[in-house]
Amino acid sequence: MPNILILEDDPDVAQAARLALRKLATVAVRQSPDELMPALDAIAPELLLLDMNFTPGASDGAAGLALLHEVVARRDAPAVIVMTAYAEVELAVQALKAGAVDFITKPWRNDRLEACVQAALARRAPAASVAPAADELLGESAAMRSLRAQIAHVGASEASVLILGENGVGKELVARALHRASPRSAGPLLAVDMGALPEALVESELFGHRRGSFTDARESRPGRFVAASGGTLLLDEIGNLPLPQQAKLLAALERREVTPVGSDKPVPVDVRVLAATNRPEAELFDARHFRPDLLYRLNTVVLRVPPLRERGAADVALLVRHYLAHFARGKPARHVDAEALVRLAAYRWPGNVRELRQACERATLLASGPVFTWADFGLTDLAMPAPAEPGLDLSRRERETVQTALAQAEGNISQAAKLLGLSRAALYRRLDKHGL
Ligand SMILES: Nc1ncnc2c1ncn2[C@@H]1O[C@H](COP(=O)(O)OP(=O)(O)OP(=O)(O)O)[C@@H](O)[C@H]1O
Repeated sequence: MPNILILEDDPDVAQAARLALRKLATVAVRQSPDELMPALDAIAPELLLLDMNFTPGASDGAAGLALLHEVVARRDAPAVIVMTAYAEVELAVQALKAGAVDFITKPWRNDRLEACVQAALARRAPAASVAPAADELLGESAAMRSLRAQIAHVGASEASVLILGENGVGKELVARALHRASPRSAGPLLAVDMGALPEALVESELFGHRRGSFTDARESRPGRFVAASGGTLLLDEIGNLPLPQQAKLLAALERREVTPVGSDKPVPVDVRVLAATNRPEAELFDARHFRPDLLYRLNTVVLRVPPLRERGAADVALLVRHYLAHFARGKPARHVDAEALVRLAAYRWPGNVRELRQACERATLLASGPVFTWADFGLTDLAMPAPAEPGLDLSRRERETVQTALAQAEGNISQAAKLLGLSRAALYRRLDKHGL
């Protein structure tokens, strides 16, 4: 289970967050800013939920911003989601510019908090990866060179870009590279994961809402379009956007303005929109699921990120060396034996670079020998199951495949679903069916 640290001086709020998140992660709580750095050292959390105000009555977020700067400057900084009781666009934008991956306003809805945390954990985009080296799209295969050339070419324009590719191929890295190459690079890059958002919240999430516009809307809240103003908005998993919300998104893109839920006053927005999806292209062109007029708005340029198995053995070896060195954290990285390199190159990588990264992390943590062997990476080739045993039926194989994916994803449903190429709902149905 991942570790989450909550820094929040109000014990009731901290407890509410802890209870909401404990099924997703091991959650630790600290109340005073002085306890933050020692806790980061001791716990090394993947994610920090950071309150922005610690002095009674203060609402400018200065204390939180100062802490945020300190946290993101650390080696191996956790991803940071900032929490504020005041729905201030300016503060959220400042925090995002300073390296926070997301923001949430108090009081929150638990499903929204969970979605926000899950998306941050799934992306595991540590704030430290804002540093150019960690954000680099590695790979020397012809496909990766060509992708980098296309990014340099279209990055500088205002064109909408649709980024296609399987799970974990690096679509978000491509979006970051496009943002960095653009005249908007000094503005925020904000990613919204449509796959992790409950349908009922999509609109308020994207366009914001006015106080009192629905039962839980106790404060007005800026939407992502407004928060990303002056920068770039990545609509991730765009293929999951329900049809009614597609119409509203289209209107916002056409008019370059958004109307917060519960308001009749449109707000002008200035964002470059990038969209990404792991759906097969043909599905996006199926008008029963996706509006063609929206598609044409989003796909001025289409970038296809190739699956890792198509990039060749040299790219796999390069990424393995890169991530083993990364996880060795300054110590000399151990070598990988020749057999392991061959098998890593032949492996199908259903979870692509994300899976490779996790395999390298696991090997670094668990292997004790002088060199890494194939077994250390803990990979089971889902595409090449053991020869059929007598009586082995499809249902049993499906159950085993689901179990393997769950083990690889360390129980994380979203990740296991991604490894299997299923939606979370489809995976839950299979868990139910097999009593897992
Ligand atoms: N070419 C690459 N070089 C180095 N690291 C990479 C590369 N591609 C992907 N990664 C790493 O792999 C992980 C997954 O990448 P990313 O989140 O960009 O994939 P994605 O395609 O957006 O995934 P999803 O479809 O699940 O949202 C990240 O840790 C990222 O840094």
